[in-house]
Amino acid sequence: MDEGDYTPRVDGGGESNDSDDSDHTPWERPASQAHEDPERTSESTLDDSLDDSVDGADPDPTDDTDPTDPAEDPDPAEDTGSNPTDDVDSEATSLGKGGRDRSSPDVDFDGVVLDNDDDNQGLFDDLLSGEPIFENKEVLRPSYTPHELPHRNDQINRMATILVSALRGETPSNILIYGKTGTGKTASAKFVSQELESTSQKYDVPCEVEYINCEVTDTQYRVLAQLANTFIEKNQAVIADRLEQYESMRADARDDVVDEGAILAGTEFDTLAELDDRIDELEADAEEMEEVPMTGWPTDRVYTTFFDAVDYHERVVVIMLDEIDKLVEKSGDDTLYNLSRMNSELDNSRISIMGISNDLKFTDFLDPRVKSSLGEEEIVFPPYDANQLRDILQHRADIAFKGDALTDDVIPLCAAFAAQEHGDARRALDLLRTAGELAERSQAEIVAEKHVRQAQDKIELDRVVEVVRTLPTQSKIVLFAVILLEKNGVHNINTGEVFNIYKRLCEEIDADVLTQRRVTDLISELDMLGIVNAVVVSKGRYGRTKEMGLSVPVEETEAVLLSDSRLGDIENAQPFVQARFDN
Ligand SMILES: Nc1ncnc2c1ncn2[C@@H]1O[C@H](COP(=O)(O)OP(=O)(O)OP(=O)(O)O)[C@@H](O)[C@H]1O
Repeated sequence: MDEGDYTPRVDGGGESNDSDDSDHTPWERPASQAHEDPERTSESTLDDSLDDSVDGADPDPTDDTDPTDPAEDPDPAEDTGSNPTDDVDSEATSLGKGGRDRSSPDVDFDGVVLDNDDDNQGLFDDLLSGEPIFENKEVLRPSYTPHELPHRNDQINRMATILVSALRGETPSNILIYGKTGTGKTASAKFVSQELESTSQKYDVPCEVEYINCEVTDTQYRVLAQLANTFIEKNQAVIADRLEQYESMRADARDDVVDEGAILAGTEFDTLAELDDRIDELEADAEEMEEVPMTGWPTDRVYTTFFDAVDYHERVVVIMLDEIDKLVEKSGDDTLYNLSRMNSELDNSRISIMGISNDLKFTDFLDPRVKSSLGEEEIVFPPYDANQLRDILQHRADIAFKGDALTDDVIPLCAAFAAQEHGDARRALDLLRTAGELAERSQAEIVAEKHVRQAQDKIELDRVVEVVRTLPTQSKIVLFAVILLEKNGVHNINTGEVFNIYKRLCEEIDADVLTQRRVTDLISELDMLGIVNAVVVSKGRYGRTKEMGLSVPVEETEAVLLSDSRLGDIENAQPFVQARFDN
């Protein structure tokens, strides 16, 4: 590769020295995060218990639907005799409480009856016996790419108009896509890419789209390595194809199947010697293409490998950088600088960048040259309004649910809740899916308004749990102090009271004690996160103070805090609260 005067910006010789990359491979979780797992476990346990408290339905069918108890059999279908599980139920009931044959040799040591004819007790039968509500739940999951994207025609057409140059072998302008979360940016961009690639195959034009999620692949090394390896793999496939074709021509010539002229007619070769040279060349290329390891190389070497791989043959490449703001935030704009300047050096190929971001301000941090090159075309995705969300939900619900599984007000209510947020289609779809799941769990036959409201509460609670779980320890201690006061019936809690309890909690768990001013700042942050509600009140000549109350459910929040290993050490917090006015 002749790179001329152009030198890529590569963080002073390579990210192999970057502690982030040298400590662990990019695909490994860094050691600092490894301890998260126990937390995750405790979170999911908590989450499960919260699920139960929210939906009010006991997910354990053995509790209230004991298949061994004839009096409690909840299956309404059994009375009509239409239930295919009748036999199972009646067998189980014949061995019901008191009627169970304990002398049977099939009784195992835990008292679980292993029946000769039927090897289960119907734990799942009751759950399965209800009519399913979902036809295809996957359609409501974020991983599903819809074939239709209502209310995004304008944006999709704009993208297509810009990218069509790729099909003419020209370089499309770079595109920046902005919009709040859940406004269909990724879904629309992926839809357009799929169309672009399939049209390019149809017309046999070399055009490829590479998708990178910069939330996961967030350093220059990783982005370039991932791209390099993808192109190396594709090049190897092209080489293998060509070699197969040339080897077979060579074999024909060797076996005298056809004469040399006939074999070479219509090819780029005039003689068999040229064909042999080409075969040698391809074999050498294949040999030479070395995959980039996920860590350890200097970044300029990774860059050169990527450059050579993409320029190996003629093609137009669109590099889609989703969550591009995360890449800039984590590792600056070097990657974008290098990518946006590559075209002037490439001989055979052309690249174009499509950046997607929900942070409208991230370009403020870009080098002006990168900013102007990247933002050649800008497409904005506005939030959806309630009517648009209703259409989107209706399209999906038609495929996701059984006919008549939703009452008429379900979709409008989900749309209205999500529109209140910020027109987030992901939230609307989550709400609809969760409402369906809650209805299914409570063995309802249809999804009704109450399930949507329960789903809204559940999602909101999950959000609170997540926010509280990821708070820094000091904020958790401050929040715990507020909870303790609230649990002890203190209303209009003031900063001084919180600070006193906070100090005692810190001493108990051996944590640094911050100043009252810092604690007041932390309270303001909790206020901004919507966890506490603090108002400044004037106390006349005694000055002003902040009075606050919790804006989140006490029990659940306390449980999340106590699942933190440090706060979990606080055995009995009661005495601190008793002594709150001591200082
Ligand atoms: N117009 C639409 N029609 C159907 N589904 C849609 C539409 N817009 C968004 N969705 C769905 O909403 C969910 C979120 O969309 P998407 O991931 O594209 O949002 P985004 O704008 O990229 O959000 P983020 O910035 O958080 O990544 C996806 O499941 C997507 O399929």
